[in-house]
Amino acid sequence: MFTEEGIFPIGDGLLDVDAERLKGLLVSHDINEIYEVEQTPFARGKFAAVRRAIHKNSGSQFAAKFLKRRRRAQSSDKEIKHEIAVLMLCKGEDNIVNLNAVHETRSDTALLLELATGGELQTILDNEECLSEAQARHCMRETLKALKFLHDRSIAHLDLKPQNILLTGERIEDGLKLCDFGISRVVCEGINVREMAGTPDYVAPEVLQYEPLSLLTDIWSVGVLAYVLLSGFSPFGGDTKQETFLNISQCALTFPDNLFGGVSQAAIDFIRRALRIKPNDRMNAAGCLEHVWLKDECSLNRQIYLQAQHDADFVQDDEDEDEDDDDEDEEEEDDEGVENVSQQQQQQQQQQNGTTAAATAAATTVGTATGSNKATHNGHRAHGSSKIPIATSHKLSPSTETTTAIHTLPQALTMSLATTNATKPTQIVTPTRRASDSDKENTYTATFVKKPMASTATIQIGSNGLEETTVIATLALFPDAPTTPKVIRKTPATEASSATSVKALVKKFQLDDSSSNMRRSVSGSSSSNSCNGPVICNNVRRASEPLTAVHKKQHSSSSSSSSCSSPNSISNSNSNTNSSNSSSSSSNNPSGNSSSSGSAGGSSSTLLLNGRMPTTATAAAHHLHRHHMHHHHHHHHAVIAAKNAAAAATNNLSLDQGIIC
Ligand SMILES: Nc1ncnc2c1ncn2[C@@H]1O[C@H](COP(=O)(O)OP(=O)(O)OP(=O)(O)O)[C@@H](O)[C@H]1O
Repeated sequence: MFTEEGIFPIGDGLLDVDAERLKGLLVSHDINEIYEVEQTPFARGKFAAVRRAIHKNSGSQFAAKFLKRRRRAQSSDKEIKHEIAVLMLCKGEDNIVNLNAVHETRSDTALLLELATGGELQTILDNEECLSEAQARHCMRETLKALKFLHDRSIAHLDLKPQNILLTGERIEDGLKLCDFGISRVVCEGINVREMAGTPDYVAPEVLQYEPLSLLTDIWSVGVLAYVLLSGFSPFGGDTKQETFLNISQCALTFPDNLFGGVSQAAIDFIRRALRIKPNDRMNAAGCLEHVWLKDECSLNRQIYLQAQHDADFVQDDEDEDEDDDDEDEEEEDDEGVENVSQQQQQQQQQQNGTTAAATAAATTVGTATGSNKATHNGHRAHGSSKIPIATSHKLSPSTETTTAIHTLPQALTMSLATTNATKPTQIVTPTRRASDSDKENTYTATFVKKPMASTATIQIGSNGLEETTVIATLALFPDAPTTPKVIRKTPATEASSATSVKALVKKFQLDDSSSNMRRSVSGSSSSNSCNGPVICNNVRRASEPLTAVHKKQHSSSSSSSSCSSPNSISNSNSNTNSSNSSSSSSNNPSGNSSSSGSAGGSSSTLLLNGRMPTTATAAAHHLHRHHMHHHHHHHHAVIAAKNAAAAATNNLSLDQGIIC
């Protein structure tokens, strides 16, 4: 609990500051006498216009957050004082914006805040779609440090999202600051806070159920944030707000392979432990910082370092082999050796719960190549010319070997692409079907996500099928490339950009499937988790905006069904912060560069699954998950290899370079 003199709770989770205490901050002069205030706000929130203010004497820059003193015909002084009080309590905390002064006019209160020149973290997501794992960890750590500071003072932020996490410089690594304490609340024993506030994608189930809020309400948003940073996708984002709320209240959480391939198990575990329906089942802020994903820097980086080194050797080995084609028998032994080392490293890496940061991009090269290789039993070999992704070595003998071939090919392709054109995160391949024993020609489709575009590679394995392998790799731009989905977009999503949630992806996938019966050639396990039909009940009602939610039967043992309850009332004016205009803030980078908050290109991603088509979106999502689990091991190597090549190339390691041990 806070112990600051002159700052005290006044009920409803609000704080007040006494006049004496406020004196130190409140400046009686007209703001324009002291600062050159830019006319045009560089950012806006629901209640705020934020302008750059340059101190006339010192030249120092600030963010002047102008808050209307009347909102909806009522005084908002209480709320403004609360925000000031929270900022005062946070003075000196590295990861929270500092409040320097307060100016009042008849209509506004201006908070002179430390200017975070890099703008919102959301802008990075808009531009990059998702972060490398190292960057995501960095962001989560910084955010959690701020959150822990707040929580140690019994304050819940209640609006944690990338728009409220600001960059102090151009790069994430320069530092992050948490802002916007407008709807924060003091939550401690004896103070029962129920609010319908927050931002749809990030709100916790208890907010939707109008149950008491706690510090752990923020931890739910922490889980969503981690998911979004790592994947670029909102874990619960639906096509409508109701669908989003339904997904949240059911904790319909999946980690599709095409979004989380190569993301460490530690990260996924972290997200799972944050996204628990019951608040008490979640980690607290200190627990989050202690979680292996965020804590175990040293061993994780060691693994990343080793893997990157290994990949460099691996590529070198391939080059050597190309020069040394006669010596195939020896090579096979080498292959085994490399493979064993690789497997050991993978296992080690899995044990350490760490993989590297996000991987690099696919090339858009169109090319044809021929390779002649001999197999090893696992067949992880990558052969490539300098430009064209070429095949792998494998023996296409019946059944067991074909599985290897499926997973070897993408690796080869990915490796090749990653090393030739390593620029941006990439998504790893999924084969369109497995080869049956009788197949002589097997066609695989690989989807590489190059942001903002994607490439599709079609690979054919030659008709002789066994010793000799001919590969035709065609990479073409994928017209409806995935884009950052509706993760609190600042503009309403269009039909074309609606593939924002797993469900939306699955819809797309089902479309793809219907157009290609090739993908049905191998039967996967049927979905015992599939959902039954929807049941309609009132889930959340708001004074101004009644909602009807669709509840589906709970399908996950780990996520207990939330009850359908109607909240009684809305407590105060803040209830409207959860309005349909969930992301009303539009911001520019205060450093002067305009930010791009629109999504690039079209949307939707091709999800290619083997096996039976799920009948509902949620079943499909689960199917996706199982698919991921089934292929995890095989993909893992390819993912790690590509990602490490990428990590090295894009300097993702630079974040932690100092602590590799
Ligand atoms: N100190 C700062 N430095 C740079 N930019 C800032 C700063 N404070 C706020 N901003 C920008 O202004 C936007 C709106 O500010 P803030 O979130 O505090 O307002 P709000 O009206 O409370 O927002 P919301 O709509 O999220 O409730 C932020 O998302 C951010 O882009």
